[in-house]
Amino acid sequence: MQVAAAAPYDVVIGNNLLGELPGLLGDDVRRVAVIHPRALRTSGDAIRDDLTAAGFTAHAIEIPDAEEAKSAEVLAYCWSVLGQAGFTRSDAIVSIGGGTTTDLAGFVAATWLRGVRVVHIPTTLLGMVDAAVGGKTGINTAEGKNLVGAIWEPAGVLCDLAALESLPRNDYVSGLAEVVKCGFIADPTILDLVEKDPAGASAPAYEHTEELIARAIQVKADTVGGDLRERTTTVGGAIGREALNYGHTLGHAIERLERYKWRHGAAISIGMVFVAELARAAGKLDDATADRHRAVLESLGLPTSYRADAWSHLQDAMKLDKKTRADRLRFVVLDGLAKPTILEAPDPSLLVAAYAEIS
Ligand SMILES: NC(=O)c1ccc[n+]([C@@H]2O[C@H](COP(=O)([O-])OP(=O)(O)OC[C@H]3O[C@@H](n4cnc5c(N)ncnc54)[C@H](O)[C@@H]3O)[C@@H](O)[C@H]2O)c1
Ligand SMILES: O=C(O)C(=O)C[C@@H](O)[C@H](O)[C@H](O)COP(=O)(O)O
Ligand SMILES: [Zn+2]
Repeated sequence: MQVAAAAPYDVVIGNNLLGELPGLLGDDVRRVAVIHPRALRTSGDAIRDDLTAAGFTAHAIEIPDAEEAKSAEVLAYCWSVLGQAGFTRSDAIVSIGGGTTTDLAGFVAATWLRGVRVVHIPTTLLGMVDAAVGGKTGINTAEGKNLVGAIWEPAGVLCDLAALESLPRNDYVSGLAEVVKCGFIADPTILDLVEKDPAGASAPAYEHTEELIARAIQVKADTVGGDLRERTTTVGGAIGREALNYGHTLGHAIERLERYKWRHGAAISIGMVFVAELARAAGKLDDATADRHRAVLESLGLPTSYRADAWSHLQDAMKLDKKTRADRLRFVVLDGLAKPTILEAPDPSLLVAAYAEIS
């Protein structure tokens, strides 16, 4: 499917897609850096060897697994490899890995020489349905999640479904949290497909996996296509890309408190139940849709509650959420199923009441 952008690009879903890579890199590219996490060393080396055989000068850059990759130190390490290998503006980055790899590699591409071409090959469910699409890139700091980054769109995204077979179950289920998010904010058929057989949906062999992936990518592509830079949300009016941040205000705060050791989808799962309770307490969301959050996420084995004693720390962390304006917290909530909106500066008593429901 195609993502509308200044330079529109394709997200390809299928099997054995690596043959598409040279075409996505373009005719000018001579050198390619293949950025991969430690766990995917074999895949990274194989892509490097294929590109070398196809006439490119290819380098493999190994980065740490998971959130450890999204740091200033790893970013600087990648810059130094590119500098030593003489990377110019006609050279390119290929990322192969999960969302942490595509976020880091995308930021390397955005910043090297102020921007070089990047192709993403996501290997996790979360990477395919969310992180590799839409151009958000970045790293974490001790103060918060994704606080430093850039919007830098890829030249193409290759989602090779075979990669999901080696993914640990907890990482697969973490990706399902973002799929379910797309169900609540835009495409309720996703929820029906998950609820039909939650145990089956928790593994890539599920009969509806490809449809779930395609539907979630469609939600992401449609949303970023209309508001790439997250600027169109108006108070009480239309909501653009910020809708994709559903559950992320509290979710990112939990990730920071857990020092980025938690899976993203697990934290976002709790964050979605929190905003469902907040919307219910604010009189916006009906009981059935609010209750559906906890039911569907728990049926997948995702967490839906967090420590009662953490509230003041979470409040502090949320102050640095990217949707916050001055001292006004802003939450994506639902006015109803698939009707996302922004709740501006909710009364503290509503926040406390919502947190009491999940703690
Ligand atoms: N840029 C965006 O729009 C966007 C969207 C959603 C999430 N994110 C970010 O994505 C990150 C989470 O991504 P994730 O859930 O993919 O986690 P991840 O990148 O940490 O991958 C999970 C683990 O699986 C390993 N792995 C990856 N592919 C594998 C495979 N095929 N087989 C076996 N192991 C494999 C990784 O090395 C890692 O240890 C978070 O940092 C989040 O903030 C970004
Ligand atoms: O693409 C978006 O926009 C999203 O908000 C998708 C989220 O799932 C993703 O986790 C994103 O990285 C969060 O962005 P941030 O701007 O809150 O850091
Ligand atoms: Zn997310």
